[in-house]
Amino acid sequence: MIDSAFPPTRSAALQRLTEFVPHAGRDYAGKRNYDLGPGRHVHVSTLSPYLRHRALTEPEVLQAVLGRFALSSAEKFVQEVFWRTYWKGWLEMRPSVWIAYQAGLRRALDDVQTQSGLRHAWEEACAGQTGIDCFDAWAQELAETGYLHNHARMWFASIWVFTLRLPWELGADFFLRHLLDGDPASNTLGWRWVAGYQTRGKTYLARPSNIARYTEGRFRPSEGELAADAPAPDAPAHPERLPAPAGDVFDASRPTAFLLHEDDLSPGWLFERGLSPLGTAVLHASDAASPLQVAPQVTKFRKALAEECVTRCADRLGPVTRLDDAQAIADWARALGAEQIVCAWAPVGPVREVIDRIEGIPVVRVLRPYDAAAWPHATAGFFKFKEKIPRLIGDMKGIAAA
Ligand SMILES: Cc1cc2nc3c(=O)[nH]c(=O)nc-3n(C[C@H](O)[C@H](O)[C@H](O)COP(=O)(O)OP(=O)(O)OC[C@H]3O[C@@H](n4cnc5c(N)ncnc54)[C@H](O)[C@@H]3O)c2cc1C
Repeated sequence: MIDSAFPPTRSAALQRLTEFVPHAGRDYAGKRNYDLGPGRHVHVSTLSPYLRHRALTEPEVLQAVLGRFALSSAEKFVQEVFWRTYWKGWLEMRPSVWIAYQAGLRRALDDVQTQSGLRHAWEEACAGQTGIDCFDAWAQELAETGYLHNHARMWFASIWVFTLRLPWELGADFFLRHLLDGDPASNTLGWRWVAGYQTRGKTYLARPSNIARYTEGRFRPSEGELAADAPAPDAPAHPERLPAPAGDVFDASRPTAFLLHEDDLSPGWLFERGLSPLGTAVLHASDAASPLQVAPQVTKFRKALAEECVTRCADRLGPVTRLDDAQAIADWARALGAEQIVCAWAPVGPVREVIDRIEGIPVVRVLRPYDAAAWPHATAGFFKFKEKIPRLIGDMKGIAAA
């Protein structure tokens, strides 16, 4: 792991944003698909590990970019940021897709135990020892740095599914265990999209010519080394869409315990609404992202980012404790004399799963205005969603970003 690649601080995120902003227009639109390799991801922002945990928020990124460029000039970049928002909203309204992924993963892991051929192929893929140069290099880059370029993620997932013929859930799990930005929505739905479960009849095929072109010749897979086609699976229909979450309204005058978690590490907006807690518990749930061990650098990054948030906000949090169990959180809040636990809305994923189990004290989950405005539009495909972007950006003005 290259420790210095992603310093776990908000100031590092802000510095990266400042450096990237001048490149968010034509540079990004023209060059964003080039994957130049570890340490050379200069055509993309590499902000995702910070955005994922909201050490930096989408409105902050959008406001910085649109402070420099007209929407028409930075359209590509803005759309990418909204891809994240779209996937989040899509999964919030169809949480059973995450449950189905977890069940599929457990089945695939059972098969790994009982089928030695599958186990061998899976182990080789995870270790970057398949003999396919590009794939092996990306597996190693991911393990070493915790990051992969978007195009590499697409190629990697495609080779995993269509060349190596491994279950997509095992690949999604490999990513979730190693990506610093590992995200239940973007990751699960990104893999489903490549494998043909997200958009009916549509899969993504990694082509040797495309890889050679966009890696500037670093890799030149031979014809025949990669699958020549990517047949669409017989995908089940999407589950019925639930209403988008509205979030709770909290009464700041009631004695409150604050739950700070890794899905939202910028609590400034809650302080602005009057949050003044008796005490704060920091919840870490990353280890539950997989039945297997999450890479230590991912856990380390998330914990450090959360601790940095605690330091940054020390004068607003009251006494701080670290808890990762629902019962322990409820006991702690009651012992504190709190009548409610307040937290930022935790989207579908491991943090939500812990919060859902808290009993005996009301949990008030507050939804950011950005999510409340955008998520309900994730009703169908991204094409329809992106038509709303200009209006969403118009409405964003005046939103307290962090
Ligand atoms: C199979 C697969 C798995 C993925 N898993 C994850 C994941 O676990 N976590 C994650 O954050 N992203 C995931 N992505 C999306 C995307 O690859 C990353 O967000 C992006 O590469 C992050 O790098 P960046 O910050 O340099 O992106 P930039 O190109 O600089 O984009 C800016 C921001 O826009 C958002 N964004 C960009 N592209 C996408 C996209 N395709 N989908 C969703 N958001 C996007 C990210 O927040 C990103 O930080 C996955 C994509 C695929 C194909």
